[in-house]
Amino acid sequence: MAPRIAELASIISANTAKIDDHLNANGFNEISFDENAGDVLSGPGLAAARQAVLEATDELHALMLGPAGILTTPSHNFLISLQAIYKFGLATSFPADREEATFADIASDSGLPESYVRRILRHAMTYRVFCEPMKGVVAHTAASRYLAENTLIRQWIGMVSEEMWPAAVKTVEAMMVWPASQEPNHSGFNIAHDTEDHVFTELSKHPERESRYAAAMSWFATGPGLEPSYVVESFPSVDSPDALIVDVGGSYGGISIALAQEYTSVTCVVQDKSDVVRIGRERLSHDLRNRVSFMEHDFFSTQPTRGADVYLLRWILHDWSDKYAAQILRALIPALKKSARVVLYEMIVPDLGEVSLYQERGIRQVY
Ligand SMILES: C[S@@+](CC[C@H](N)C(=O)[O-])C[C@H]1O[C@@H](n2cnc3c(N)ncnc32)[C@H](O)[C@@H]1O
Repeated sequence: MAPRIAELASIISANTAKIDDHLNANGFNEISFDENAGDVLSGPGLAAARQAVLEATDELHALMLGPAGILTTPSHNFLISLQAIYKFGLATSFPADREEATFADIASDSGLPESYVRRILRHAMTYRVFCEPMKGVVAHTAASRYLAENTLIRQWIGMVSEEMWPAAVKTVEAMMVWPASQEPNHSGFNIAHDTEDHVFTELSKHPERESRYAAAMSWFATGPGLEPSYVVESFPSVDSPDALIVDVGGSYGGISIALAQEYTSVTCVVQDKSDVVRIGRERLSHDLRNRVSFMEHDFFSTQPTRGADVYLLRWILHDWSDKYAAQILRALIPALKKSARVVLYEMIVPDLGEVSLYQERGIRQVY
């Protein structure tokens, strides 16, 4: 039998060849970090080959790191640079009409000392976010350009570095202060943000943080395998073509919009917190306004929309302990007609050995 590293190398070789063939056949650019490279790997055509390469390179990389490397490589430092790029608008202060800028240009645009700009960006460059084609000159890579051009990814980075990261740092402390608690306000988030309210209540006291969270979620929902199209394609059939769907905790309505576009006679009601539904309502395109509506509703209170065909909860229950997840489901009961369906979309934690460790890692980060 070939040694594992040879096996991994051949998986990588076979699947990178498939990717290359696909890109050539479809007239795409070669994959690179070049600022104009874009994301040529996205889309379902390359999903399996891409996943195979990611899994095999992840394992090979870990084998190459060895025991000490595995324990010492995870770094919090990248988040420092990313947060700084977000906070000081470094990706967007990069002059739009110019292909390159000096550290001094970016410093004067952002108001940061030049030495900070240089250190932050040179660190980010080691992750291929920006590059330095000539000493002292900064240019975009594909990743920094994506950051400059995509507001939602910037909101995601802001939310991760300013909400989740501080909470993560305090999570073990929370386990010690509130052992085995099921209360949503007994978490690292509470210690980090010095609040007795749980995360969603705390965010609703700060509309800019709440809308950053919602924007970040809408970026997250475009990630590989998470796109609304998967919900649309696997949506259960409903008895009536003009079914009523209630999207509980539906944020800005991305899923309801996708469902309404695909099934042209269904009607959707998106329920969420007041500021979230206000923004969702404002953003909704005119052509869908007769079939997608927004309603302020606290999902712990009795469901006000009775007799709907489907009550959809996507990525809702995973935010809550069993005690509160049960309360959310119980609040639906008075509204349910006999044929109603309650549809839950969640990641399912795999059993031992069911998926690669690479895939399992992504799921266990959330659950
Ligand atoms: C993880 S997000 C999921 C959003 C959306 N379902 C999706 O699939 O993208 C959780 C959502 O629950 C909403 N939420 C949190 N607490 C709520 C409550 N008590 N009542 C209604 N919505 C709530 C949040 O505002 C947020 O939009």
